[in-house]
Amino acid sequence: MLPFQTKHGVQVMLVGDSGVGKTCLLVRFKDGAFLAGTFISTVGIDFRNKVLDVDGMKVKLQIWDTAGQERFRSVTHAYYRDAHALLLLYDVTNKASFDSIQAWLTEIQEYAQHDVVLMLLGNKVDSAQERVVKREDGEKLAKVSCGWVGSQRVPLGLQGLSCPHQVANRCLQEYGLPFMETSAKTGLNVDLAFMAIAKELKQRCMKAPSEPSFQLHDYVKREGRGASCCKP
Ligand SMILES: Nc1nc2c(ncn2[C@@H]2O[C@H](COP(=O)(O)OP(=O)(O)OP(=O)(O)O)[C@@H](O)[C@H]2O)c(=O)[nH]1
Repeated sequence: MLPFQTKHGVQVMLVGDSGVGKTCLLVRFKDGAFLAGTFISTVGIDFRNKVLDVDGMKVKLQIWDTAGQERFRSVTHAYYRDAHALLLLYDVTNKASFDSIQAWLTEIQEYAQHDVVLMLLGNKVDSAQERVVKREDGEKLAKVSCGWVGSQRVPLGLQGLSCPHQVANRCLQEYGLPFMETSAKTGLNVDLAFMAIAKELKQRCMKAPSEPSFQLHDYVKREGRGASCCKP
């Protein structure tokens, strides 16, 4: 059954190290608010629903907010299989969270569906003073992380990575993962990230042959705003 036709709708999972802002991104998207103040780590997994209007069609997103802490990893592994899309986050003010992306990709490759829609997000770009991961570094990482292609599982990584010749998803091969910088604090690119996923899944499931195809990379590039926009 197509994800749009199930009662759960499209299942989107937020993953990344503890503290990168997964819960805040979800709250920003769901309620348009920012959870400032004390950081309360997610325990296990939590979820919220939101209905999006995607080109005139109502699409229900069920968004799973996973715990970034290592001790909950076995809980989150169980959810990968049912996810239609994954938003993989790092924190631009935390180099370790950026360095962990490689390990997250390996995990995704092991547990998620081969055709899952995957997007890389560098969050907290409002914290310009504290930034330690440049936008170009995020772009570069996204570009080389092209291992998630079609039905073939190939090594993901910065070194020695090669994309297979036959790939179902040429976009990934040519451009790597779709990438954006976000801020749960200001809302920068947050709605866009979820809308991009919904559009991509809608096109995969129900595009008529006569319709022009939706290009996720182009959409994200065209619609995404820079970090200098919309200061808090
Ligand atoms: N400046 C800034 N702070 C943020 C942003 N997003 C989250 N934070 C802060 O970062 C801390 C962690 O945010 P969470 O959303 O709880 O992080 P998480 O990834 O869900 O963490 P776990 O539940 O442990 O996996 C909180 O103190 C937030 O206020 C952001 O975009 N900008």
